[in-house]
Amino acid sequence: MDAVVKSLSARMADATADKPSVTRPSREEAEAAVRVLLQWAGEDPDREGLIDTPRRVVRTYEELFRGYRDDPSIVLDRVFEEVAGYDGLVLLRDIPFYSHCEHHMVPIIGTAHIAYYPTQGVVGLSKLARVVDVYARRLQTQERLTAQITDALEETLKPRGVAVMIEAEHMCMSMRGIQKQGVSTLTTRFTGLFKEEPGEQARFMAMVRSKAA
Ligand SMILES: Nc1nc2c(ncn2[C@@H]2O[C@H](COP(=O)(O)OP(=O)(O)OP(=O)(O)O)[C@@H](O)[C@H]2O)c(=O)[nH]1
Ligand SMILES: [Zn+2]
Repeated sequence: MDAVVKSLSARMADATADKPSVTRPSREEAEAAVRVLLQWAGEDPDREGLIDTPRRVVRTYEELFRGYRDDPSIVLDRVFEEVAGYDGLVLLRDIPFYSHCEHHMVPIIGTAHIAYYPTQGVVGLSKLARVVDVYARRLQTQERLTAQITDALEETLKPRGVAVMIEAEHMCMSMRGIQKQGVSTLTTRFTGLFKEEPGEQARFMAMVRSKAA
């Protein structure tokens, strides 16, 4: 097991290289920035209801953007090999997520569907959902989110194929700007078997769509 764990970590080196390297301001500086934004919006940050808001907003940012602190290589490090040689499709459907668009910093609300064909063992099911959150809890475009989830699974698990589909509504299109509510954006990324064999893509799509599959 140790050998497998080590080689998985090594394979993740490239997948984590996408994390920007920045010097974080202090908590006090971040809270001061929230005060400025409150004033910019026309508020009095010293009134009773808002006095603790900068502190709350910074804590909320820690939660909403904790993906910058998380590492998918750690999430995916544990492989279960005793699965009686199971090498069929594993599909997690309808994984809900919240992200934020990098252009406007407002929510992207969606679901992810992930499938892979294992080679040497399987990962814990919850870990697939955790990988979605590692990347969703960063500023994103839907395309990059789709690619990063796919690449993390591909590089760590070296499966026979990965399929990722994301469906999401972008609040920057719903509550501001063009103001079109209920628009669903779909993105997909396929590797291995899913890329090479149209039948596998079709099967994935059918299983995502059919609750009875
Ligand atoms: N491709 C892609 N575009 C996105 C995503 N999230 C938001 N956008 C788009 O990013 C674009 C930013 O366009 P800009 O013209 O720079 O910004 P803007 O003036 O605020 O644009 P509007 O939203 O049209 O008001 C908009 O068209 C958004 O709809 C995403 O995940 N992927
Ligand atoms: Zn946006």
